[in-house]
Amino acid sequence: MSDNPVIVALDFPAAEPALELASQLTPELCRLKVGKEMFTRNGIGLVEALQDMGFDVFLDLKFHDIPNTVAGAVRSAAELGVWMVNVHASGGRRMMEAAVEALQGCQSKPLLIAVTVLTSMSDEDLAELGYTETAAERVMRLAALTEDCGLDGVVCSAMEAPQLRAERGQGFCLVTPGIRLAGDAAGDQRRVLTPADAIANGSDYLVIGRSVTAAEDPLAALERVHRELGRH
Ligand SMILES: O=c1ccn([C@@H]2O[C@H](COP(=O)(O)O)[C@@H](O)[C@H]2O)c(=O)[nH]1
Repeated sequence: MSDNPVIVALDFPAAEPALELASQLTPELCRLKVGKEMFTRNGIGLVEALQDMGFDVFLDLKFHDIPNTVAGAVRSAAELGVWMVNVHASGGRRMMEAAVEALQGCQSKPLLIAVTVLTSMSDEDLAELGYTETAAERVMRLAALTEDCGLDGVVCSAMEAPQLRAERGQGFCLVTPGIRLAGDAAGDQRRVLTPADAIANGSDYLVIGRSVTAAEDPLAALERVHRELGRH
């Protein structure tokens, strides 16, 4: 299981469909991501239920606050026993260092990663916010800061993965949402690749939501992802 790169994003309006889908999956097929929609509605109960089913859980709450608050949130995630947790790199050095420090001495230590530039953002979106860098340039800068602060890796688009691999090396974890099976609508995502292209670019983990969860047959869609990755 440990070399499985697939993380299914459980974005549903209620716990029932999420648990129903999870019951059709296995920890060998994928890890599961609990994000803001599910966590706000269901809290830690849902995370614990998925963990009791044997799944590794990525708690995708993208913490972004003052250092003391983020440190406490990351420590709480560790106590919940999640496999991965994240913060926003734009919270800055002191916030990220506080998050790293908070995990020292925790009994179970999740992977700690930082969101660089959301995969829903384009260069034009960044320009409208007053940023002068392209998305790729900003990802590179925030990834360098993230590594310097001692985190395990970043969330980015797989489009930036080749340059990140070259700049940050093999040990730095690249988690890439914005994944679509060929033919699926990008929707609100802007920096999108297929599963095979993402892995070829150097992604460690693929976060896949609607290409699986909105498919007529989610299990068949997930099996298609594995076939595309050469994992049968
Ligand atoms: O930059 C980011 C960071 C997180 N996400 C999350 O990943 C999934 C993607 O869902 P899709 O349905 O495959 O688009 C979703 O939970 C986001 O919150 C992201 O897309 N981009």
